[in-house]
Amino acid sequence: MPTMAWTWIILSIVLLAYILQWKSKTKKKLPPGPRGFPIFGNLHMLGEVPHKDLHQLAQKHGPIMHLRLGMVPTIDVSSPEAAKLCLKTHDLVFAGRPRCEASKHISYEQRSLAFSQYGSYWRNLRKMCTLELLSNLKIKSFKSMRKEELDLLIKFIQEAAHDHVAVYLSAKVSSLSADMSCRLVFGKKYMDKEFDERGFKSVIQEGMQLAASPNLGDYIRYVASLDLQGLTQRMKAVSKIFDAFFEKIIDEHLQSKDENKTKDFVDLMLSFMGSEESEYRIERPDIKAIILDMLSASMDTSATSIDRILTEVIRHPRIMKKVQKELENVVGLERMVDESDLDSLEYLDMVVKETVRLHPVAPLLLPHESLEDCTINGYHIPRKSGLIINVWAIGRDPSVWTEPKKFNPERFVGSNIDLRGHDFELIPFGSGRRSCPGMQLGLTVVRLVLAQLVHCFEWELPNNMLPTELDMTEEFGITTPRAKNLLAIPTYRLHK
Ligand code: HEM
Repeated sequence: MPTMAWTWIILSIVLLAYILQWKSKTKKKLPPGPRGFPIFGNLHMLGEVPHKDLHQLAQKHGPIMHLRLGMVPTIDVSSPEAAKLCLKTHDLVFAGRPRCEASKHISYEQRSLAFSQYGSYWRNLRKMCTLELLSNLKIKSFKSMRKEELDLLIKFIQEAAHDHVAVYLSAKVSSLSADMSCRLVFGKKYMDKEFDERGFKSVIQEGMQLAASPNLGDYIRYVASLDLQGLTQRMKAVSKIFDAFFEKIIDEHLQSKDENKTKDFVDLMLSFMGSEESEYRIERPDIKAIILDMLSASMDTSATSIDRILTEVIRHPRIMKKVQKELENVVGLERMVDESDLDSLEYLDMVVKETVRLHPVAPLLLPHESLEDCTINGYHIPRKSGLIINVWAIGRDPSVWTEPKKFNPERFVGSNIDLRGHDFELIPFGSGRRSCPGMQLGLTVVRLVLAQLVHCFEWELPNNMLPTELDMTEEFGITTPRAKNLLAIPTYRLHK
């Protein structure tokens, strides 16, 4: 047969195979979802508070919903059953993280634990972080550091109480959380100016804000290099500041000869670097990525949680009294709260659960990505689909919670529902492989600071403001704080 004829036959077979494959793909049933525009998909449907927009859409299309964000197929999940299917039954399939511009430019090319793709590199880091940095033993070894920092804040508030002046609680709690995180990660607090003229917290916050900003280039890959929103340029500038600072920290640690100090995270990671004996393969850029991970994952999450809980407690004087009564019974008015008291504070735990049910710090968790095709509830989920778990919507699902909008910690009396990732009605830390490895540390800091502030002081709102007038409007980001700062006047209530 002449060559030309063979070419036609081969081309026809390839075309036929392609059409058959395409047909079989389109036959598979995707979850229901709203129609979108070509190229942009459903991007225009998500506004400034995407968890609320997704919740509204899910009311119409169901708890497993298909969307297209730009060119990225995305599954939105908003019921405990569906979350369990994704994070437990098919945990491994959804253990991926999508590659995005922020992970590339801020997070050292996806080297951090939070942004790295599922695989041996992530497993190695996760094991190191869980066993070496965030183990219960390690967390306990920093108990006196937490006490020192919290005592400084209490002393400051005592002075404000003496003068009967209002305290900017949101800002103070945020500074406390930043100081605790810095001492944990690199052993000391740096003066703001040592970091950058804008200050340490504001640069970290800018990095987090940039990472959370919807970036067109993540959804429509072809336009990523055009940087239409100018986000990449800003990310590069911020990451340059981070990098110079982390280089300095690593050098200082390498030069330090103090053998007696408690080993911070950087000391521990440096002891694994380049070591033949260590099972962890970790290099200098990996360490820098993890420093950033640990700082950004711990500073805002804990501060936002404390701020939210304090606001709810101040808004509900009956609940404030009940928390204080429990503290009086367990701790007494003769001394401050100690970390060892925390396990006896059952009502405080209920208040924490109730607040994170209504105001989860990360309402959509972090984005997950499917590593292969899979079927959920009879629906086809293609490989490389984004997965969004709407924890905010799950916490307000009326089929799970009675009177879901009501702040009522007593709903947990006699209930087995916990927040550690086993009960899918309440998963503020996620669940499964990619769940939060810092949960124990986060809960310790949140409960300790909260208990101390409520035990040591009565709180009253300035300018005769009524508790019900406190504005709960939130800002969206990787964490979702209240938009307004909490300002309150303290009165010292202990006998000593
Ligand atoms: C109240 C405090 C905290 C809350 C509410 C919180 C919440 C979360 C959530 C929702 C996720 C994403 C889970 C998912 O994608 O499925 C996460 C991941 C993560 N958290 Fe936390 N977190 C807190 C404190 C901390 C602390 C103190 C650290 C470390 C010092 C930490 C380190 C991380 C890391 C490294 C990840 C990424 C894990 C991975 O992708 O393998 N978190 N956290």
